[in-house]
Amino acid sequence: MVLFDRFGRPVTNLRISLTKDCNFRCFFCHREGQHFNARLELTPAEIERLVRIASHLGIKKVKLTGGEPTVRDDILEIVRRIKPYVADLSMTTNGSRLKELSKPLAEAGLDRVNVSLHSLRPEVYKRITGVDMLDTVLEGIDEAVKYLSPVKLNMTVMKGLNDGEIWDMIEFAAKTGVILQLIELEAPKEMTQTNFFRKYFFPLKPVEQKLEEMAIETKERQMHRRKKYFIPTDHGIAEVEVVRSMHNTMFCANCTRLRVTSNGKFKTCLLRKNDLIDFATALRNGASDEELIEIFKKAIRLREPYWK
Ligand SMILES: Nc1nc2c(ncn2[C@@H]2O[C@H](COP(=O)(O)OP(=O)(O)OP(=O)(O)O)[C@@H](O)[C@H]2O)c(=O)[nH]1
Ligand code: SF4
Ligand code: SF4
Repeated sequence: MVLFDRFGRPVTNLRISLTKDCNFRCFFCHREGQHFNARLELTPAEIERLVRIASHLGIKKVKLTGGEPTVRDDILEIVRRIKPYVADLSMTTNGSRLKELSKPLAEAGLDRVNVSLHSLRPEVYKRITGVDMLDTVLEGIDEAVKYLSPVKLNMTVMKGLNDGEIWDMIEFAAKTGVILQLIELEAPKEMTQTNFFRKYFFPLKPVEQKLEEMAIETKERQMHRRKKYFIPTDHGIAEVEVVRSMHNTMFCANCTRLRVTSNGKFKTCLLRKNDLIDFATALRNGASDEELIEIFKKAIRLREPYWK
């Protein structure tokens, strides 16, 4: 059984934000679109129940996000509890704790990780993230490759900051054996005219055209119809995926994700505001599985492509 929204999009995966907290201060952070101050977080048992119910509704892919998911002390317990219901359990992390956590996370049941790495230059890395932790993160990536492959690196490309490092990062990806995701800066419609967005937005379309010419093979993912390019380098073949969501109707038409905020609400779209459906209150008031499924379905009915 798989549920479809009103636009014929199947909902096959869940992105669960475990916390709003993070030990980094990236200046462009979207915090998974969580625009609230509530501190209350879902407990491991509550997350397990949510994921169990989701699995009955055909959702077998779960991504753990934040803030930074590894700042939660109970991260291993969460992974251990939900893996039995999930075919593909992944996490998006800043990598700061992967050196010590890669092995235990894999043992607990995590299948793979995506690690944010926006620069290979310490001073640029610090300007972007607000922390001096490039070496720690690089060591974490080495550990992740051993235990949590395929590892993906997320590089958000920003004008005047790291747009000159794309090729270095492609070579690094080939050398390290990871997949590189080049991410175009994204923002809700009302923010695209701000000075901030204009200053840093670096369009990836020309980069994508160049990759297309260089690629020895190209694949298209079902998710968002994202293209993946296989690029020859001095260090072997690099796999490069381009995430270009702005004004991209194809991207939204193929969006199969439902989001969950750290305080227990469904969120139908990363870029929308006022699209939250609370389920934590019902969960804590003793709702039955059937009642929770109805809340799930209500959230899915509200889903709409953002760019259309
Ligand atoms: N607009 C939009 N952007 C997304 C969406 N999913 C991912 N992104 C962007 O892509 C970045 C990287 O996403 P990740 O959390 O690493 O996950 P992913 O690459 O989409 O997922 P997998 O390929 O399954 O690992 C995010 O920070 C967003 O900027 C989405 O559904 N909508
Ligand atoms: S590491 Fe991720 S969650 Fe933390 S501040 Fe940076 S972008 Fe935001
Ligand atoms: S509808 Fe579009 S903008 Fe919203 S979450 Fe899906 S892909 Fe992202």
